[in-house]
Amino acid sequence: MSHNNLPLADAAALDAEALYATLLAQVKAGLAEASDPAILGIHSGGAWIAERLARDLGLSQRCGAIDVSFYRDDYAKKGLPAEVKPTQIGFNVDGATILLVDDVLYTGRTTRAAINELFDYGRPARIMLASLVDRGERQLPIAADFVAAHTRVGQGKALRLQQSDAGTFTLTIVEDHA
Ligand SMILES: O=P(O)(O)OC[C@H]1O[C@H](OP(=O)(O)OP(=O)(O)O)[C@H](O)[C@@H]1O
Ligand SMILES: O=c1cc[nH]c(=O)[nH]1
Repeated sequence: MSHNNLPLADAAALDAEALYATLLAQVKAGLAEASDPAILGIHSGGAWIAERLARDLGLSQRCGAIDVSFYRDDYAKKGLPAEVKPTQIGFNVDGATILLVDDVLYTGRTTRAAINELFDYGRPARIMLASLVDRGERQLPIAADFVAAHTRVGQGKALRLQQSDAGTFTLTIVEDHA
């Protein structure tokens, strides 16, 4: 599918709770036959989604989070952000089927960084990728196995996932100051 043909994101299309339900159904079916499954979310939004998926799938004991700050390809130029959250992988990566989770998939560079970091912990049998939203415009040959929505966001814009105290998600379009 050409990126230009994707619908431009609008508020109505960004019902994050509905998107989460879609993603959960996809992941549930996709992981049904997986051997030794585990779930790993990329901080911050991906970690929130991963935790909720793990709870809904009965995999909370096999859920972790990863912070890619040290593995970014622009680390030498940008250095560390104000806050680096800990990478927590409390399960054996060797031989596992690992579902990597992010909120938004864009250039693919964050996914590349997460995969590099993950291999420092062992050799998974398989890595799969789940993302709430794929906004296209990839710069690396990376594709998600599970995606709830494909959309365009527009120049200078970003999608921001937020989680309420009750654990529910909202998605908004914000100015991208990166
Ligand atoms: O495919 P990419 O081009 O790498 O973009 C996707 C990443 O960008 C956003 O994270 P961001 O770097 O804004 O950090 P945040 O999750 O802490 O907001 C988003 O949450 C993904 O992790
Ligand atoms: O490594 C990374 C990750 C996200 N964005 C980048 O530009 N590089």
